Amino acid sequence: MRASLIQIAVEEGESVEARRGRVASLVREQAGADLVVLPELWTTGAFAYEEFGTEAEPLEGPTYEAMAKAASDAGVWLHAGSIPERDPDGPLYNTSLLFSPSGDLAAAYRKIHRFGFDKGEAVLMGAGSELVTVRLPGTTLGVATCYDLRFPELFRALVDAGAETLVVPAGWPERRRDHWTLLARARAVENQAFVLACGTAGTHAGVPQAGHSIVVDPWGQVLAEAGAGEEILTVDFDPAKVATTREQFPALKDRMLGLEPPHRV
Ligand SMILES: NC(=O)CCC(=O)C(=O)O
Repeated sequence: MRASLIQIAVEEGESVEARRGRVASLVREQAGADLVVLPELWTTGAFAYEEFGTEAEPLEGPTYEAMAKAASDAGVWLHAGSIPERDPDGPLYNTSLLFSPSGDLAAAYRKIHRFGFDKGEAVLMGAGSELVTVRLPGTTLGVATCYDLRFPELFRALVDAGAETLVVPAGWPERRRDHWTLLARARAVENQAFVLACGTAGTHAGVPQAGHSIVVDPWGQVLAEAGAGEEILTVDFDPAKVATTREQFPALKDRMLGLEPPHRV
């Protein structure tokens, strides 16, 4: 299976419309890949809080249209990263869009864990509540977004739902790059799954981005890692390695569920 992670630079000075067109062209250039992955909130930048409201789109808005067409033109499965979604009946959501090679929407995932504590995304957007998996030929994707990477229980729930390849679009800052790499590898090792994590390059809203998109195999080996700048990270991997790893080192079968709470004396 061939995956291309498009680590684009999200910089001020490029309009959302121009970036959308540029990204659509980059997706088209990936014809021949099986799966293409874009980062989180690449239209605005994950830290450009002021733009969430002004650039929010309905689910089937301009980014949906452009990415559906790019996926079908390239004939690829496309995880189109996320957009600030304006739900007509509710708050904004940080929503990922996944398209099939015919350009149909295969799934939408509203980010469950919002970043920012008492500001930013955490107060400007609503929290999703539904797990999303998508069956592709050869593997089942489990979907999470950026800050979700810090919550292992979400990934374990995705694995319980059948996920074998965990896809994580992000807008992760440079100042916590070590956490990004460490957590991507940890999620791969503990779940015996591939992790495809696609970040952004550049600086937006004064926050330098880490880049360093990464692909990790079910044994925790880094198959490919990008640098800090704009880059397309292409990797070939064998999805069957999930089953062989889980058979040969069956740690997932040793889970002890339903433990008693601590006994207070
Ligand atoms: N956009 C995000 O979710 C940022 C997450 C982050 O910076 C962190 O977890 O650290």
